[in-house]
Amino acid sequence: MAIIEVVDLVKRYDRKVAVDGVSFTVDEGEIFGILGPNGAGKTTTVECVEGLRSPDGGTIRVDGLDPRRDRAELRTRLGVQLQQSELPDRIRVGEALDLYSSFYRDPADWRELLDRLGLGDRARTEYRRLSGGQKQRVSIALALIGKPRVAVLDELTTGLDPQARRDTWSLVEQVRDSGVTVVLVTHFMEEAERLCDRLALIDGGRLVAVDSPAGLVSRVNDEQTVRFRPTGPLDLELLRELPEVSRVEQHGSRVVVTGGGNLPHAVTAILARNHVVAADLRVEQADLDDAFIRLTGHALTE
Ligand SMILES: Nc1ncnc2c1ncn2[C@@H]1O[C@H](COP(=O)(O)OP(=O)(O)OP(=O)(O)O)[C@@H](O)[C@H]1O
Repeated sequence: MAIIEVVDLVKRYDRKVAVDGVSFTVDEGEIFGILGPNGAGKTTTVECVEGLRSPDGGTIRVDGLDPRRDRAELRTRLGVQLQQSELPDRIRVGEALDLYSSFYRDPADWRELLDRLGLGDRARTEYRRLSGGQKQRVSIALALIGKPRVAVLDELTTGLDPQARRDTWSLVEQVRDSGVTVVLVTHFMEEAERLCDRLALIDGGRLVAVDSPAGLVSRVNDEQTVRFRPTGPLDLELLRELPEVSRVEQHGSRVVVTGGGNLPHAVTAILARNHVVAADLRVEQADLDDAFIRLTGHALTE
């Protein structure tokens, strides 16, 4: 069931059209990614969903509410991640959570929340003394303090080192597993591919596609490449005759076979039948990067 519905959203800043007819739905219980390059219109889109900006066109429903008209009620159902700079340096972690709890009728138990996010021993620590990853965890805690049904996390792992980024990803999965729908804004391909159940690709204010990461990849490319080094004589015509194969090339001692269907199986079966052993066998498939390039005509990051 859809918990967020966005239909034909348009948002302009003066003459600049930042969001240009974007439509998508977010299903309850999923991690839904909004992926696109800098300036694509991702933040503007989620700010409209959060009720922070008025759309110039289109309609939005979040858990049945109109984000502008029903702002007060929306606050109890939609948790928004705070930007790091919005907390005073000297506030202690526990004080911040206590303060934010007081904004809600029925807040979560913040001590339990800190424990769950691995910050149980940081309640008395000043915010400025936390590492980047810990600050991000505090921002997730603040997004969850009102026991929302949906949490919006914007550029959550920007500036984190790879380990902290991975830790944050597992936290986001935990949040989803606890029953909260997550909307994740990102310009990291790997993050989108690893975390999101479904993704909206946004480019130049327009929606390019909405699908699962695997679905996006399979849409643009069902071609695979098999590379190997035959350890004995091999007649390349045997490979070219296979219905799965579209191209066979020889690069020095290596053979590169391109095609579709179950290409790896077709190639290894014909080699086995001809008693040729394939050394250094590798199978390569298109990834989300390739999908993004094929769908938009350019790479996600230049
Ligand atoms: N307050 C504003 N006034 C004028 N133009 C704006 C404003 N906010 C955003 N824009 C412009 O609207 C477009 C979309 O910006 P937005 O921040 O939504 O994109 P984004 O995909 O979130 O990018 P980023 O990852 O860089 O935040 C950009 O061209 C941006 O320069």
